[in-house]
Amino acid sequence: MALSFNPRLVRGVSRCHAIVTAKMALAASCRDFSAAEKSTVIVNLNDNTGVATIQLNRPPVNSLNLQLLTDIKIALDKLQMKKDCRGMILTSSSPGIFCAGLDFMEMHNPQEGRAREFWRSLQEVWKMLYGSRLATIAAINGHSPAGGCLLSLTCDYRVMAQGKFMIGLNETLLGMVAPFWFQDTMTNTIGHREAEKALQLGLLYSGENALNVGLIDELVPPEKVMQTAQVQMQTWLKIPDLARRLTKEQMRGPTLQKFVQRQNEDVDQIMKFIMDSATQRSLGIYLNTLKHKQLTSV
Ligand SMILES: CCCCC/C=C\CCCC/C=C/C(=O)SCCNC(=O)CCNC(=O)[C@H](O)C(C)(C)COP(=O)(O)OP(=O)(O)OC[C@H]1O[C@@H](n2cnc3c(N)ncnc32)[C@H](O)[C@@H]1OP(=O)(O)O
Repeated sequence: MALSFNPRLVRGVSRCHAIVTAKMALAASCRDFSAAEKSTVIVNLNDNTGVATIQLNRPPVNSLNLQLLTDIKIALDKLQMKKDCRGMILTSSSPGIFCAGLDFMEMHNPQEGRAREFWRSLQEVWKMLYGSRLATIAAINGHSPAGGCLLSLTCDYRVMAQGKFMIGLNETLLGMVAPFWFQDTMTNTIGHREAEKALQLGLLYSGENALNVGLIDELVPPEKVMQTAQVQMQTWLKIPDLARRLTKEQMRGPTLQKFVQRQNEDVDQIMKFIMDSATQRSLGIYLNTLKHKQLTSV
């Protein structure tokens, strides 16, 4: 079957590239740590609290392309090198969408070299976030499917906005298999039985159901998401950093070690999968489903 190029997606992506990053007005005690003038993240560090905020800023849906992944990595690198930075809140500058997951344009009929670089960047961002010395909270202020859900799962705590928002690892609905480290991150959060169902069925949870299975920790009105995350951060920062950090290392260490051992093999497997024509056919079918808005949550 011949693949059709989806003009709707192409339009979305070129429009994204044209958008110049909006600069936030900075409070006196906050410093702007954004990676560059046209960065796809907005980063602030509050010197009084030691808490940084990283806002994903790639409208309309913060889909994770190579640039956004690179900007997240640069921002995290900078923050983690700052001794006075102790916590980080990850959120989106577009209320209603936390992150739509991996950018389909990086996966649909890609050049192999670019696809490898893209996948390695995703691996790197996951590894940095999952093993971060910082206390991390995801302020999920909108939809969070697939790679968006993964990003939030790397954090130590998740606050989500009430409303018709969905969160989950829906890869099987795309005819894809969530890589083992996506699966491990999910299993470590909601337990094996629930993860088995969630992953095989590609479940996208409503906020209420996500709360019930432990995928998120709090569900609050949209306007309270950031405030709730900041209050919760104070609880995490009351714990001596070293004790909290070493505990996190011990809890997450085995997952990270397994990942490091299999990281190269994972890239090769993904490349084999993504360069396969059957995968590209499934992806094409999914893109049409997306166009007709048939996604539903449980
Ligand atoms: C290259 C190597 C990688 C190989 C990997 C291969 C396989 C291994 C496993 C793969 C693991 C995959 C992980 C993923 O994250 S895949 C992405 C999964 N994401 C989704 O299924 C979400 C899709 N999006 C939506 O459901 C909705 O857009 C929404 C997030 C619920 C928001 O809905 P709404 O507010 O109604 O916005 P629109 O649907 O109208 O979207 C606005 C425009 O944005 C475009 N869009 C949406 N999502 C993406 C995306 N993920 N990538 C690129 N573009 C996206 C959408 O088409 C609209 O464009 P338009 O304005 O031009 O119409």
